[in-house]
Amino acid sequence: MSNHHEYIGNKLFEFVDINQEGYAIFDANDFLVYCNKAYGQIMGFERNEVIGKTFSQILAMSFEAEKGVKTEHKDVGSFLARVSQQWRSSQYRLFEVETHDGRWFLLSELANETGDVLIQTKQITEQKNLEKKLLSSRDKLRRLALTDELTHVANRRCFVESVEAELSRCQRLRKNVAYMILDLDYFKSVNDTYGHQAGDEVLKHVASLVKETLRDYDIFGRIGGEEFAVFLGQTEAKEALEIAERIRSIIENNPLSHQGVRIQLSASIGISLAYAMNCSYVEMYNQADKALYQAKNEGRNRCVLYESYCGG
Ligand SMILES: Nc1nc2c(ncn2[C@@H]2O[C@H](COP(=O)(O)OP(=O)(O)OP(=O)(O)O)[C@@H](O)[C@H]2O)c(=O)[nH]1
Repeated sequence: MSNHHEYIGNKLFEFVDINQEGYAIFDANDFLVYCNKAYGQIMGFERNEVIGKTFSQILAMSFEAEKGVKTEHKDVGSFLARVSQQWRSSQYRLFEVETHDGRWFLLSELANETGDVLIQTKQITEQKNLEKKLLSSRDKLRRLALTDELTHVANRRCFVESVEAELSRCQRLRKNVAYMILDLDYFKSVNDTYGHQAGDEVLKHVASLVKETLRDYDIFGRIGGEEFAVFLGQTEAKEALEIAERIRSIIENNPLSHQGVRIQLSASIGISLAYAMNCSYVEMYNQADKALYQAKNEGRNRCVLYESYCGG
């Protein structure tokens, strides 16, 4: 090596050694032959505690001492198995790690032809925290955009989108489906008699009663003021009627106690059924709405099935 190269080599080494970012070199047998102070700190140790150890030994030390790289794994065996799957899996690799002290690092792993591996780190804690904040506000906005603020069930937009997706799935599978609109009876008089806040409590109460009655895969939402809707995928007439009747009776039998007052409730339910092959959301809605109108006209607190299959 020329003097000049040696000079540059020494300078580079000096800078690497004092760098705030971590540098480490593992040899072809995975022994740590060099690391700077910063790398030792990231792993949770003084560098003289880790130099001469293998990559797996260092990770095991970190795991046992709960220092350095953090992991979701409960035992050291599965942690090491997971890491060694990725270690040296390509000539150049980038990945993110979190450390026990709450910092995040972007690590690069570069292997040369003789099998030595150079690790470099870059601290990305700030970017990571910002990313977490952005993701959490995105999730919050998404939730707000899809959830009814009062009852916390799906809002109209979310309900319609979910139903349309499920309707086309049922169409592909040629399954029958049912749609029901549930409208509280004389709800205006609840507001007029007990106040708007009591009315709100009624809506929350009814939403939770219906939710408890339904299966996990049924779609339920608040589609208007005192109007809720349920979509049952892969459901025959008999079953749809049974579910509607169960909902009606649960509402009738569970009055709301609000500030010492017992508020008796009932709901009317209009149901439409479809050979999903031929029916749109709007057609199903319109037919259920007609059945609901009939239920109201016939005295309320009842379930009415639209007389013919939509698209049948
Ligand atoms: N408290 C409360 N009331 C609401 C809300 N949204 C709509 N409403 C009320 O719901 C009532 C709906 O009344 P109507 O459509 O006349 O129906 P109803 O009194 O339930 O009578 P029927 O449906 O014919 O049995 C209106 O008084 C609205 O103000 C809400 O978010 N909170």
